[in-house]
Amino acid sequence: MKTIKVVAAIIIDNGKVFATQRGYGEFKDGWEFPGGKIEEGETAREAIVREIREELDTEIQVEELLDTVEYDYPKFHLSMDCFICTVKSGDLVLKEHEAAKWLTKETLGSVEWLPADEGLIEKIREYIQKN
Ligand SMILES: Nc1nc2c([nH]c(=O)n2[C@H]2C[C@H](O)[C@@H](COP(=O)(O)OP(=O)(O)OP(=O)(O)O)O2)c(=O)[nH]1
Repeated sequence: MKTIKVVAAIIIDNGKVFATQRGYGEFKDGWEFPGGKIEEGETAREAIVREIREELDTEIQVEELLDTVEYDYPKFHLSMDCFICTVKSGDLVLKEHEAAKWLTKETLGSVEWLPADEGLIEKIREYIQKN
């Protein structure tokens, strides 16, 4: 099966996490962490900085890799590096997504995550608890 390499930003501020809702495509209306595919010649960290600039008009600081999610969708294998990030500058403008929410560790489970993200949520809860 084909592997797609993706990066995602878990943007944290004051114990809250920024979640976005897909505005188009196969997973439209599903909730995710903003990000996208790594392009040729790019590192994962470069890719997440670029994606957040493109999708949200915001500059982020990449803090640490929280997890690499490996998940089999029917048509491809997803390998997704998920980075804890903070905002350096910008207002998280939704240029591609249809909605966004700041979720607490208590409300993280309240949205319909993309299938691959389900297992990540508990790890994010633990991270917030510790930090
Ligand atoms: N960004 C992101 N993608 C996710 C998450 N969970 C998950 O299964 N995915 C999947 C959905 C897509 O198949 C893939 C991301 O690809 P994408 O279509 O957003 O990538 P891209 O921005 O480079 O998009 P495009 O130019 O190809 O349209 O990863 C997540 O939390 N964040």
